[in-house]
Amino acid sequence: MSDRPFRSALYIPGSKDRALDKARGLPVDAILFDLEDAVAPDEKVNARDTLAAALSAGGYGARYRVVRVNGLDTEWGEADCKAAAEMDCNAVLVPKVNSPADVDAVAALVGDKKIWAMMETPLGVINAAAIAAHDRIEGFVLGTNDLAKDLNTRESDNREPLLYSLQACLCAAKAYGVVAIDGVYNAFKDDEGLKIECDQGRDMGFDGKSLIHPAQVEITNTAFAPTPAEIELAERQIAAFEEAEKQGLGVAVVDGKIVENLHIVTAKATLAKAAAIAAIES
Ligand SMILES: CC(C)(COP(=O)(O)OP(=O)(O)OC[C@H]1O[C@@H](n2cnc3c(N)ncnc32)[C@H](O)[C@@H]1OP(=O)(O)O)[C@@H](O)C(=O)NCCC(=O)NCCSC(=O)C[C@H](O)C(=O)O
Ligand SMILES: [Mg+2]
Repeated sequence: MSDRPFRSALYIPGSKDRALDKARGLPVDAILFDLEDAVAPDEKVNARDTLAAALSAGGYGARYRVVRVNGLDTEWGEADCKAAAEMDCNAVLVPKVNSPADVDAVAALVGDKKIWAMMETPLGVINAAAIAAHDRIEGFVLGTNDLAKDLNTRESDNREPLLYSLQACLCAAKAYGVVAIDGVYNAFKDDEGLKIECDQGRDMGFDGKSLIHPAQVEITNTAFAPTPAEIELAERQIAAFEEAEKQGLGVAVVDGKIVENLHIVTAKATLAKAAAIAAIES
């Protein structure tokens, strides 16, 4: 996808008017409007209408709007997909995607909406590459709660038991140019823990993190944006490489480290992302 940033992707229960309204003023890059786990069974049908009305009313600006439907194996899934096809959203997020066939089934119901996949089952992780390769897939969101449940992991501060799944999905996403959003941090009042987990996700290569509470937005936006030091280094690498090229060389040296064409690709991507963030924040 383009240089559009996806640092923060906030879940909002589709049933909660107040939260749906609050999101219009939050500095998030994406909103995951939820009809699935955040909505109680008795509220599912009303939530569909509440959400459709909120999206029609608009006011979400440049935020990327993704609607998470219930699975097609539930009584609400099919109607959710058909309703989402008519909503003012950019994409439909499908829970518990196990295979490309699951994507096909949703694709037949959502018109030309982009499709995002919740990667949150062991089978989905095993099939991550085939799912990412599906021509309707634009984004992956890791569902670390469901993954932990299905894998029967113990809770761990550093997410070690989940690393294989995170990296398998990330690799698949990167191989096929799919947006990769890390899972949620459940302890929404623990800023320090959130920062550590954001940094881990950023270090691994995720584009951003999914969130459950507005208090998590600022830390996440900062963690997934290029730092001033990264921007400054990128500028110096580009300048040094251009100078080396003028002298007929294919390699420059910056801060004692070699800089080759591949580093320039990263440096230019860093500057493009910083510019895109500056544009949406201005
Ligand atoms: C976690 C919460 C239940 C906490 O709610 P609450 O106690 O109401 O929080 P606050 O009183 O601190 O709220 C302050 C104000 O912020 C608004 N608010 C709260 N949450 C959100 C939100 N997500 N988006 C927008 N606005 C929000 C409140 O309305 C208050 O506003 P105001 O009154 O005007 O000041 C709650 O945060 C919540 O429900 N969060 C979302 C939970 C959710 O979406 N869960 C499902 C997604 S996670 C998941 O499924 C992961 C995945 O599938 C997996 O397997 O891992
Ligand atoms: Mg889940």
